[in-house]
Amino acid sequence: MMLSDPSRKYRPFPQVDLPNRIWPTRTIDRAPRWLSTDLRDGNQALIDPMGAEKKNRFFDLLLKVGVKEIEVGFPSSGATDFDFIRGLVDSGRIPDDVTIQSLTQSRRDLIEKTFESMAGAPRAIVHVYNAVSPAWRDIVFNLDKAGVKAIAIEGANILKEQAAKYPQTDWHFEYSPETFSTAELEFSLEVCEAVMDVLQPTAEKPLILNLPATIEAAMPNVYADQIEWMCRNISARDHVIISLHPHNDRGSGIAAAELGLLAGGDRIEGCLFGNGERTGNVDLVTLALNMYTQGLNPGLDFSDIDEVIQTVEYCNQLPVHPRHPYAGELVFTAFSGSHQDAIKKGFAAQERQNDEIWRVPYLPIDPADLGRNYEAVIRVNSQSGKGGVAWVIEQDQGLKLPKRMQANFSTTVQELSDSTGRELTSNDIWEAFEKRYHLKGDGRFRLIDFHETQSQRQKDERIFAGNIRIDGVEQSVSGRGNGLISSLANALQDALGGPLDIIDYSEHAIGHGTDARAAAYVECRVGDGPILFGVGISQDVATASVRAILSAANGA
Ligand SMILES: CC(=O)SCCNC(=O)CCNC(=O)[C@H](O)C(C)(C)COP(=O)(O)OP(=O)(O)OC[C@H]1O[C@@H](n2cnc3c(N)ncnc32)[C@H](O)[C@@H]1OP(=O)(O)O
Ligand SMILES: CC(C)C(=O)C(=O)O
Repeated sequence: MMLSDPSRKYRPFPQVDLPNRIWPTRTIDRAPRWLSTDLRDGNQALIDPMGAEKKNRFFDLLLKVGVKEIEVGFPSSGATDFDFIRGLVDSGRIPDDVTIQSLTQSRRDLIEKTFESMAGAPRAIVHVYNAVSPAWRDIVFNLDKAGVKAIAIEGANILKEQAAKYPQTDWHFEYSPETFSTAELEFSLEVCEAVMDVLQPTAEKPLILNLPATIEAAMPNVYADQIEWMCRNISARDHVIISLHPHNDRGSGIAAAELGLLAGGDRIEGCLFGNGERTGNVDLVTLALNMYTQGLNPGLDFSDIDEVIQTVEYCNQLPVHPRHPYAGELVFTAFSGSHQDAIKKGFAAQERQNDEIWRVPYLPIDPADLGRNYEAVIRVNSQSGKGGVAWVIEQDQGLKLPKRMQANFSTTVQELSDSTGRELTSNDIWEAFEKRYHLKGDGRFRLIDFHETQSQRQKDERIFAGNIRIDGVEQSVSGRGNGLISSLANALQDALGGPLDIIDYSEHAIGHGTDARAAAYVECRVGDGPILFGVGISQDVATASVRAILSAANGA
């Protein structure tokens, strides 16, 4: 049960004493080095860790996305990881510009196994870790600070020794003071310096110092302070690459990574869609696309986001949430009326503007950039409005309904969605449209044929003469007017029992070239009856106009 006084059990996280911090004044103006740890930190958190087939598929996906540093596993954990990594090396299928990395505890037998797994690769990173924070010192290792520091120093010495044993590989090293974000900064620094003393990194061959938020325990500004503090206090800043490894226990892994970059981080370790221990590692997809939407090329390519999702879901056997930033199935979809209206207007404005700058309301990124189409952007349910319904009709049928007709049809859709209580498909909407405006010849009036001629009697007078099925009986009707529309309106007067007043008429082409068709819309009323709307579609404009009037007349 939750405590009424949680301070009995939990302590607030201490702030970092960094009065003149500069990270809040910075912006992210370049992409970091990316390391995917999907095949290690992600994999170790799966219900069923990946086997060789899945690991290979994931590896190929990472190459396709453009990740250049890949933590391929924990080779001392067992044969699955070891054999997969050896297989990668032996098959020679690691591209020249890609470096593999493996993780190991700071223990001789495990480090030796790790070297064995990657020996022969042109270039490889061995990543050694040991936890440094008080709870781990006391509880896991039962060692004091000196004892924990000794684990790191010993590990670094073994790294040097093993690298010398396999000179054909260009070895690089990464050291993680695991649990960095919950440890005393001075102690993390002391341990990192001790590792640097052993490994003697240089600007040409730097040591990767990975500063993980192994468990996210504070707000992201605290992590940024910790990173800036380390960057300022490390003795040879240009001899180390500062790597960030945020987890997401408080749900602010992305923010921590971004603020950590402002604070001096050079490299990010994370997983696609944020898989990983507990609530996950930081999500590389979101981070990269956050940069992209600020106009910065992140260096990772998610042009086919659906393929990425498919592969990751298959390999991890975990779903990507439908509302996952940028990627989820629903993140580009608006159901609600005012959002749909704004998006529809936004797309229209986007077409009119003469630059590429993205300004569509409610959509932070162009779905097309991620290989998504616009069809699913607007979906219709009881929360939808006329703009959304009109969008669906326009996308599917090419009909650009006049505004008042949108409102007219929207009432039909509203009734339908209220009565069905579910999302309406574009098929549902089109069927309702055909029914409402009698497009299938099911009303009182149905056109058989017609012709329009110029009056001999009076200049500017047109004559409509046609055969129309009225109430099931074919009849010849004719009427005179100053154009096709008014002459037809007059021709129908008797059958309608009053004059047909045309309030508004418009038309447009559907499609281009020889396949183009015409759509005509009419708003009218019979006498002082209710407003009627009609629509007609045909290969030629005149027939479309006649059909539009009959469609409206059918509503009378
Ligand atoms: C934050 C992270 O994600 S760290 C990465 C975690 N990933 C994994 O653990 C996945 C792969 N791990 C494994 O397959 C196994 O744990 C192995 C092969 C690494 C080790 O297996 P085992 O030795 O059988 O077991 P186990 O992991 O429980 O070892 C615990 C021992 O290692 C010590 N240890 C733990 N971490 C470290 C470390 N980084 N450096 C040195 N010793 C360590 C513990 O103190 C403990 O010592 P004790 O037995 O004297 O108490
Ligand atoms: C081994 C380290 C980098 C780790 O995975 C963590 O701290 O989360």
